[in-house]
Amino acid sequence: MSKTSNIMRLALLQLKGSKGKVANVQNAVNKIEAAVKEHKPRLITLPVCFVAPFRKYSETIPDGFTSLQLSNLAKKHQVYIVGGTIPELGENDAIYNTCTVWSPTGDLVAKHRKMHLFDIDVKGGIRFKESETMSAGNDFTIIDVDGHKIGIGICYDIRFEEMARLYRNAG
Ligand SMILES: O=C(O)CCC(=O)C(=O)O
Repeated sequence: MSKTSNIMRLALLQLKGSKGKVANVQNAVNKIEAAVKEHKPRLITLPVCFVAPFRKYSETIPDGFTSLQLSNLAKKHQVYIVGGTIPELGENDAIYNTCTVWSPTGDLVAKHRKMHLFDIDVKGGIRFKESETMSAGNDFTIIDVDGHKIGIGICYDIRFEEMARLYRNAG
């Protein structure tokens, strides 16, 4: 691989959420369009839960509303999109916090379901149990973008050193 092709341009998008799922997805679409115009990235990433965090907004992958938007955009602009997370309606009515990855042909190249659900219960403080509403994924996910291998982790996943080590050892 030449030195030039070894360089990959990334756009890492942070988005302001609202209570409306369609508005959140449309905002992501607009920001992707703007990033493409301004920065010409090869790979664009979206934030965790950029769609919405709850079951009532869940959808199937790859044929749900958000998947179709991301697939179209990836194809239109010839980019890879690491699509933050979507509340995925999976098998047996289970909901997963899922990251989708779209190739420049608009195909779904990978799907990573968050493995380490975030549960916290601080006495007299915050209580949040993701595992009460979400199911955990059970697979590691590595994608190849123009010869660059990238391991996917979602939010709390990155706290687990073993996961990063496994990805690093895989190249
Ligand atoms: O790792 C953390 O500190 C927070 C993780 C988190 O908020 C999540 O996974 O939902």
